[in-house]
Amino acid sequence: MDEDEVRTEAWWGRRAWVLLSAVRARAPLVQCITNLVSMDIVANALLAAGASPAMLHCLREVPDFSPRCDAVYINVGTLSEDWLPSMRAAASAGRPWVFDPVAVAASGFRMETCLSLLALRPAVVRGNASEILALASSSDNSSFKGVDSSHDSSDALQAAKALARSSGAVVAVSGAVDFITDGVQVVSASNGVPMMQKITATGCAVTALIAAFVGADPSDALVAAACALAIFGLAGEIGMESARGPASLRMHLIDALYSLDEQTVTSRVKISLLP
Ligand SMILES: Nc1ncnc2c1ncn2[C@@H]1O[C@H](COP(=O)(O)OP(=O)(O)O)[C@@H](O)[C@H]1O
Ligand SMILES: Cc1ncsc1CCOP(=O)(O)O
Ligand SMILES: [Mg+2]
Repeated sequence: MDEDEVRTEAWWGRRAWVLLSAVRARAPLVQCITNLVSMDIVANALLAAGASPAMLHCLREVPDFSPRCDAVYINVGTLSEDWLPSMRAAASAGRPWVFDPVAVAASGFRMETCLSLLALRPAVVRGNASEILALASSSDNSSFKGVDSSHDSSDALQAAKALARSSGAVVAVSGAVDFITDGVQVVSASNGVPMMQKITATGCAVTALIAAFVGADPSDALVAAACALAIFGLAGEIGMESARGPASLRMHLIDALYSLDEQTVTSRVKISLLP
């Protein structure tokens, strides 16, 4: 068996570099229908990584614009009924799309909305542990705390596998360790620093980065999601070396994402396939 089949940490490091390089070379166009809090960090993180973000959400533009995108990113963080038809239309435009079910347990309407979007077959769903637990059970029976998680990512691993199997999407649970699964294989990505939780919309930004990676290479959404999460976490680690708190971490993380080089990525990305 050659090393490619074994998928060692070194293999993942090289994949992460190849995919980041593909994003930089192809500048995938990513339509982002995201929440009002996250628009700035999402657009800046995508630009820093080499992608081309477009924050368009008008329903009348979807038929012209969404089919021309390399990927679509949909995030329900500041959900309003007005945007829902655009979200549905963009998700149905025939492009790979990635879903962030922010605070899915906040209301019956939000849960219903997320379940209806899930039926439109996202390539990847990325949420924190509380979101994935709630979405997998279609209910608010978890201890719910708004947009932030009250669970560890490992608490949601079985739920993520079940959700991946029932939806057909790759499911990623973020946290101290990120878990990514297609319902059969489980991959962990362990880059990142705890202070990333103190910057609003880092979760939204990393989901957008997953969309960029999927847009640059749609052939394997599990690999794309794992590599995007590790790369974003690595940018957080490097950013933390110069940061003095959440505000400067936000800036240094974006700078680090822009500056990542082959040696740093291949030696510091921490991804492994769980047995
Ligand atoms: N304790 C932690 N240690 C390291 N990285 C973390 C930690 N918590 C979250 N992250 C990272 O922060 C980013 C946002 O994840 P998370 O906070 O779980 O999402 P959300 O903002 O949607 O709640 C992800 O890249 C994740 O890997
Ligand atoms: C604070 C807030 N409120 C509605 S959306 C949002 C941002 C959530 O971002 P993230 O899920 O990345 O923490
Ligand atoms: Mg979130």
